[in-house]
Amino acid sequence: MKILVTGREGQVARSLAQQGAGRDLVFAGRPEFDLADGDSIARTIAKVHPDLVISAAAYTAVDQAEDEPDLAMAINGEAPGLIGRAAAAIGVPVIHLSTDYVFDGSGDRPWREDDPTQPIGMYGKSKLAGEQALAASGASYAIVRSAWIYSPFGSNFVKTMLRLAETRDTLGIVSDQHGNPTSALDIADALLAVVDRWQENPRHGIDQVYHFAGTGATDWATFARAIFAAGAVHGGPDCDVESITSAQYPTRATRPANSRLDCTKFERTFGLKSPPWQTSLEKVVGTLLA
Ligand SMILES: NC(=O)C1=CN([C@@H]2O[C@H](COP(=O)(O)OP(=O)(O)OC[C@H]3O[C@@H](n4cnc5c(N)ncnc54)[C@H](OP(=O)(O)O)[C@@H]3O)[C@@H](O)[C@H]2O)C=CC1
Ligand SMILES: Cc1cn([C@H]2C[C@H](O)[C@@H](COP(=O)(O)OP(=O)(O)O[C@H]3O[C@@H](C)C(=O)[C@@H](O)[C@H]3O)O2)c(=O)[nH]c1=O
Repeated sequence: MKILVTGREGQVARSLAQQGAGRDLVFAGRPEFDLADGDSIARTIAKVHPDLVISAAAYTAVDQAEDEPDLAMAINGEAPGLIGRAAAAIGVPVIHLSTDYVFDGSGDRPWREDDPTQPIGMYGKSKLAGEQALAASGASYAIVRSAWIYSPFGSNFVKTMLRLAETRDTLGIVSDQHGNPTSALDIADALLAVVDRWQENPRHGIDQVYHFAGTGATDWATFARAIFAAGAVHGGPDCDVESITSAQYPTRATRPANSRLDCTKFERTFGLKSPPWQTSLEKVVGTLLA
């Protein structure tokens, strides 16, 4: 099965390259594949002619999206519809990544797939528009919402913490936003499980939204402390973490206070559950500090 993965340099795409070694994976990225250029989307999908598309490229700069709403909407909101149309034209399905930021952050129970979406920032709004565009495109699809992704690749919160700790003794980190840290390597395994299931039965769990994220919830400050604790074993930098409120750490975009995801539907459908977030974190920090 030939799989086209978009977002060649991104965390999820690079994790797919690692976890899917030996499979027929083709990676597309800028400049020749640009989500802001509809022609390049259609051209790439027609040329590669994959059996399945994994749509992992996105505009992921949450604060910057507030200042570039049109660009964020073109890349995250409109392009998934174009990917869907191009995939439908050759009769292949799309697995598309989306985010916990489609929810408004109210309440304290984990969000289920059919809970009402109400994004509070431009990034979340654009990602929700993309889910809707793909669903309306005519392609068969699975939309997999994940959260708080980190990995040895690209930029992410874990790498930011380890970098800042090189020069700082104390960091103030928000403790009033709750979610599920997720290793991109675990996401790659989950996406490949969907691929394998569809090879057996292409209609299994098709045209659905799923949640897949690290097992167990935490807040960013506790996550940061766990990063330094995991790093200490490998001689990583030490740093005190002071819990602060979101009001004490103003950002351009407001983040949801509760973005915990209920992942039972994915587990029930594809038989896979993410490891506890602490287990995956230890592995990634070990790789980063090796
Ligand atoms: N990071 C996170 O915490 C979370 C991410 N997600 C979703 O998961 C998916 C994968 O995220 P992740 O791997 O972390 O993303 P990254 O930010 O690591 O990578 C995004 C990739 O998208 C590419 N990209 C951005 N704009 C364009 C464009 N106009 N045309 C083509 N490619 C473009 C980037 O290319 P370039 O290298 O050229 O900049 C980059 O390779 C995304 O859909 C994201 O919304 C969901 C939940 C959490
Ligand atoms: C660097 C830093 C961040 N923070 C806060 C800001 C924010 O609320 C939280 C996490 O910071 P980040 O900038 O990594 O967060 P953010 O970019 O909002 O991460 C999000 O990215 C997108 C793509 C998603 O889809 C989400 O699931 C989520 O992972 O930590 C501090 O409190 N202190 C600090 O020193």
